[in-house]
Amino acid sequence: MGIAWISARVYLRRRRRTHPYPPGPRPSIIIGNLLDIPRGKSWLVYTDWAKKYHSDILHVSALGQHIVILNSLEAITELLDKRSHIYSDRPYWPITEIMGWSFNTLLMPYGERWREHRRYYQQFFKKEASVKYHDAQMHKIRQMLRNFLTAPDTPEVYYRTIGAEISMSMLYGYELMPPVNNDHMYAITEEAVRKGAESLIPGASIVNTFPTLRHLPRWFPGIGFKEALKIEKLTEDMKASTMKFVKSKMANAAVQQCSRTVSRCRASPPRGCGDVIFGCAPFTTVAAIATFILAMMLYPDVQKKAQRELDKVIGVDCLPTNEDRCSLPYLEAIYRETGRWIPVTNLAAPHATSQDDVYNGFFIPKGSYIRIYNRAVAHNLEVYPEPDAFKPERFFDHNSHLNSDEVNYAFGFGRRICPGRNLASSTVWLTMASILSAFNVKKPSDSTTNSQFNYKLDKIYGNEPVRFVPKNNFFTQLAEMNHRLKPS
Ligand code: HEM
Repeated sequence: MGIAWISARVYLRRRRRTHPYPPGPRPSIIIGNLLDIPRGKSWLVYTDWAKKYHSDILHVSALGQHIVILNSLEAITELLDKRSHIYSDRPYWPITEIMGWSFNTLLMPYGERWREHRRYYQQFFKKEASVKYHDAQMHKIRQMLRNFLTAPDTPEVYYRTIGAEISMSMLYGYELMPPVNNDHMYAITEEAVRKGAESLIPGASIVNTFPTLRHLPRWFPGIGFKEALKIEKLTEDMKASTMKFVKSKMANAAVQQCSRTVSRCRASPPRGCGDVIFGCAPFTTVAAIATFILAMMLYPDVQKKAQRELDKVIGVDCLPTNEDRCSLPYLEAIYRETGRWIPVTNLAAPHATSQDDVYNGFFIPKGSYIRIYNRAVAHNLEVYPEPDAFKPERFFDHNSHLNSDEVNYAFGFGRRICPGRNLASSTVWLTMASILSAFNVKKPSDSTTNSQFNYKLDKIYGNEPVRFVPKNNFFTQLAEMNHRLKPS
């Protein structure tokens, strides 16, 4: 056994000697590519590098840390899917521990604790299990439509929180009521997630580049400890307030009987899973919905075509349910195109290698950070001609049937693929279908919105002005008859 291990190490070292690193900018002697590594909007720099080095796999290194950037679906699926036993770790970011985010599945190293979390998600969010949440989704989405009627010029106030409303009602039976500015649980969670995500942007935290700095006392200036400790406090508050709410619900026997959610909490999910879901689900889901709304404003013909399909298949005086999904191929194509046009994550969460590897003759050392450039996949000219245009038609074959490209890459890869993808898919799809059934999505007359927003997800994240005009009287009348909108 020992001899086999030593032989394997010697073989890999030899391979290293005979295999170069993937191409990339030439490193300087001591600091490597430290100054080349982009701080913000890194995907734009990676696009330039891919063109310059004619390669779908790139390499840079800084202070001994290797970073490999994957730009094609072929390279990504070969490494992350087929060799997932090597490519499923996460980079070690000390700031995670300082912020108190070690409980977060997304940032966890590949190992037993992570597996325990994944088993929990698999049990509750696999395809068949996700169907159980359809009623809760529908209820919240229809409530959102009704709210649009009261604020047709500021619908973003309501759709920005739909992901959070669904997650909180599903997880804790907590009824988050928009507008949510005064909701303590929501406010601290949003702040903790936003600030924490900013600290994880490459280059934002010096302690991630120089991990030994984590041993300095927390008062030491210039390291970012002060901000990290603020996030830790917010995170603790977030966990404490959700826990307080769950305990108060459990203490209420009447609620225990009727709430499926509380009984789920009593089944003791691994520590922190609820908080992880609340951190991961709302913001990604709303980013996808915001992209859809932007597309509907910019492409009114696409919107009209989808509405004609809805009217024909489910009728003009009906609201859709998830059961209608397979009868609405054009809407399905819009759903796919939304994920492709502006992927929620231009760069999916980085993976890390747990052993040395060789791909296409290039050496990839153990411990490398693997950056997955989703946008390069989604905007590959050979697969998606005119990639900046929103064209659902690209998902149909010559026989006008939907093709096999379901844009699954929007949810990541391999063993770390998003465990909430079924839930996210049905929430986003039903939101799209419901909005188009009841409203015309319009640009406000003074709007300057244009497709340049493609590259500014932060701008479209629920901030782009939009107007929702009721399509016909049916929905307005139905909303007045409140009870008929409740799930049966
Ligand atoms: C449109 C909505 C969503 C998008 C686009 C999205 C996308 C992603 C992506 C790209 C990853 C990283 C995958 C990788 O490393 O290869 C991820 C991870 C994750 N997502 Fe989602 N997600 C969405 C919604 C959700 C929802 C609704 C939940 C919870 C129910 C969720 C829970 C998670 C968790 C826990 C991880 C960490 C997985 C791990 O590291 O093993 N996400 N998601």
